[in-house]
Amino acid sequence: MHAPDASSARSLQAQGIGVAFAGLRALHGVNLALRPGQVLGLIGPNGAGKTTMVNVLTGFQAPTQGQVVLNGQVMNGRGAHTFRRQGIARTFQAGRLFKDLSVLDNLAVTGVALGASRPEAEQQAWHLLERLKLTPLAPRGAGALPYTDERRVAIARALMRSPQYLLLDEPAAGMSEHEASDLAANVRDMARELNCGVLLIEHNVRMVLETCEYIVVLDSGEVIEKGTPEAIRHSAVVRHAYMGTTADVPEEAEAVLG
Ligand SMILES: Nc1ncnc2c1ncn2[C@@H]1O[C@H](COP(=O)(O)OP(=O)(O)OP(=O)(O)O)[C@@H](O)[C@H]1O
Repeated sequence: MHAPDASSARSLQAQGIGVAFAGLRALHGVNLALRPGQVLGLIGPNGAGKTTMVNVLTGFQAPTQGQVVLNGQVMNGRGAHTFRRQGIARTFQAGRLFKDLSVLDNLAVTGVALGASRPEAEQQAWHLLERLKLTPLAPRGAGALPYTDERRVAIARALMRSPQYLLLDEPAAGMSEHEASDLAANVRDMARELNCGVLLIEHNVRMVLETCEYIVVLDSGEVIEKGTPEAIRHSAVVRHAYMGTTADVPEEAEAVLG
């Protein structure tokens, strides 16, 4: 294991990450760095390795190679709970809310589990629900929420205790363009207000191009391109990766191609 370099101060870094599942190479030599306040996009065709990357960066998956470095500290060998306590939060493709609890309690118990007193946790829960325009949902049972509300509540819950880094795994899935663009605006605002680094994974490439200042593109477990939205929009490599996935040009490729 290498000592982290000086540039890893105040960032969440993947350094040479590889993951193999019984011979299947899900990730290979992936590097990326997320800084506080930055909104970084991670895109790629189905099976590219995006969720595996989020799992590695949040302690849910141990890398086979490479290291995760948080603000200069190597995180390998620590569990997901430690990552969360140290300020790395995430959402899942499925909301994974506590279905038997109200929306408010989903946030409050998370705050308490992370070390807040119950009154502190409730106060922050109300604040986040208000900030994300979710206050009317507070007393509702989380198990009965429509899918898109479940996603929004999952983001609010991930923001409890003000994480330094937030990793969003397809937060806009199932949302209309209008809802996705509303969510994108919220994500940008929260990143700025909380000085939180956000890694956004989305099949909705249009949303990523509009929301992120920098984008990393994975294909078959490797970084095939990185750059500004403008560079990604015009990348022949990205175009090829998306075009190659199906006979029809998928919606996300259309967005990339502009
Ligand atoms: N736990 C696992 N065991 C075995 N193979 C896995 C496991 N998790 C992921 N994979 C495989 O690793 C590769 C990358 O999967 P991953 O879910 O990270 O891709 P993705 O880019 O998030 O895909 P999608 O956009 O379809 O969600 C795929 O081939 C997948 O089948």
